[in-house]
Amino acid sequence: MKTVLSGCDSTDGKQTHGSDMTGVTTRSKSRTSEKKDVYSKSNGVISNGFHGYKEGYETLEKSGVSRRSVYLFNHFFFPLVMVGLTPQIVMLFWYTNVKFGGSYSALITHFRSHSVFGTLLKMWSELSIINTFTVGVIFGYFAWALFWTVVLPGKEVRGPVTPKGNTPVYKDNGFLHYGVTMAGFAILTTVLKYHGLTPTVVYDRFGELLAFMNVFALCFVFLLYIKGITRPSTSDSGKTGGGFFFDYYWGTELYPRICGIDVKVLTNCRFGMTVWPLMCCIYALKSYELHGFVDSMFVTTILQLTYITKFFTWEAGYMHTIDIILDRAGFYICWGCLCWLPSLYPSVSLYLVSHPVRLGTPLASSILIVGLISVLINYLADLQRQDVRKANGDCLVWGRKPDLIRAKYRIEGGEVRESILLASGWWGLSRHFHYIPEILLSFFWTVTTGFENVLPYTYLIVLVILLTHRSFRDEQKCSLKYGIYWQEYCTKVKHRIIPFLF
Ligand SMILES: NC(=O)C1=CN([C@@H]2O[C@H](COP(=O)(O)OP(=O)(O)OC[C@H]3O[C@@H](n4cnc5c(N)ncnc54)[C@H](OP(=O)(O)O)[C@@H]3O)[C@@H](O)[C@H]2O)C=CC1
Ligand SMILES: CC(C)CCC[C@@H](C)[C@H]1CC[C@H]2C3=CC=C4C[C@@H](O)CC[C@]4(C)[C@H]3CC[C@]12C
Repeated sequence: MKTVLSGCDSTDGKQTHGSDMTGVTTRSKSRTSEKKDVYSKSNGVISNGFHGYKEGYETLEKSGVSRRSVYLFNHFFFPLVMVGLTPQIVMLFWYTNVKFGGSYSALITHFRSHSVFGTLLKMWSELSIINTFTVGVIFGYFAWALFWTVVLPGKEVRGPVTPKGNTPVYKDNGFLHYGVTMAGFAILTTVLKYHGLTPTVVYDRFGELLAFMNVFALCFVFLLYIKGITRPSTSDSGKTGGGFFFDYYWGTELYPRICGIDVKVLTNCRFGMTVWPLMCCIYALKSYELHGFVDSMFVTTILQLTYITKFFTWEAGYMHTIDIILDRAGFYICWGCLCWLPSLYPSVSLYLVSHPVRLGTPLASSILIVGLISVLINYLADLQRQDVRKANGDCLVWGRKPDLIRAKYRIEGGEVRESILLASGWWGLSRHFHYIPEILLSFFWTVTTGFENVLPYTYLIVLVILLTHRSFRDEQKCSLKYGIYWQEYCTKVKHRIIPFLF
């Protein structure tokens, strides 16, 4: 049995607006052909972000839960709660860090006397959201990012074929953009210092910036929702059939482009992933201004910057991940990268500004070394599967001939294609072994804060949940794509993440 994935872009398996079984919408056909410079047309791998829901419904129905309840939960309740709550959560997270000494218990105690709603109201009312500073910093940064994205050279790289048969083409200039931005930041810091100013004003006014960013991102996602329906860049677009709330949350386009700029590259890589190291540097500078050199801040900054640098050396590989090939440009991924990422990912550094910890050289250097080893292992694992595929299996893995599964899958037109699943090396230890060094690394850059509060461990906890959930999402996708070949891989490599355990 070889799996042929359904071409529906709908959660309930119905054919929906914007799709047809030949892979190109009648409405967007002409628009797609206009975009020849950006997308080259070919047959598509038929997979989408929703496959598996149908099977999920069937299982739930058997257990007595009605299809309608599940549908309502998935398409109404869940997206509404996410869109309503997560912006409040990121704001409260920052507020707890700076107003409640980075302590969740202090926040909860405050809730008892002032209520959650009262606290949120007070927090928002204290913030001036739209002012020259917030508009200048955010739009100034966007102008910078857009300018360099367009101007910097880069090799043309192709992403995987989409469910509707388009092949996205990217300019691989992420590493250069990162380098230019970090150099620009260093120059700006020097110039500001010369004039008696400092970029750490971003730390002092981060609440305003985050509030502005939330409002901006929510509006931006709405515009993307409209764009996906009215002026899609490609045929991988349209309503899902899940209703407004679901479409706003999930998105109406897989690869939207605005004036030739890929929206997900902009939000995920040029904004989220680039603002993260900038925030780390700003927090480290602030800590230096307040306390002088503190080794815990040094260790956490180096580990995060190394990880981010690794990300940019591999940015073209990121274009093959589920964030890009399955997740549409909606609230989840775009708001996530514009607000959730800049707020949560550098949060250990934010916490350390007000909670400096002196580790001492032996402890600091031990944490640094094990952290760097973790980044290396995570990098080597990602590289290993990439290299084996590039060499078509004709290479050595850990000094031996690799154990390979030449997995066949069928694409929309019926044509059979082949992909390599590596079952030895890092990929023979467990099916997502690379998540372990990823998690360990974030543990190492967090443990520098000590064990006084849970708050700095928030990113680590969220990461564990995110990666566990991601492993299920990814395996569902692979199982539908490869069928028996995926089963064969699961038989060879029994454990999902932790060898011998899980
Ligand atoms: N800090 C954070 O928030 C997060 C970090 N990450 C990191 O990002 C990186 C990429 O994430 P990841 O989830 O792996 O991305 P992917 O979504 O690309 O990983 C899975 C894909 O790899 C391919 N694959 C799976 N098993 C094998 C195998 N045995 N041999 C060859 N190819 C295989 C499949 O794609 P195909 O269809 O091509 O076969 C599969 O869909 C990792 O380093 C991860 O740790 C990830 C998520 C969150
Ligand atoms: C809506 C929110 C509650 C959740 C938003 C989640 C997103 C911001 C994140 C989901 C997956 C994350 C990432 C995946 C893979 C990555 C590669 C890694 O090397 C660097 C980090 C990242 C780009 C990471 C970034 C945040 C997510 C997109």
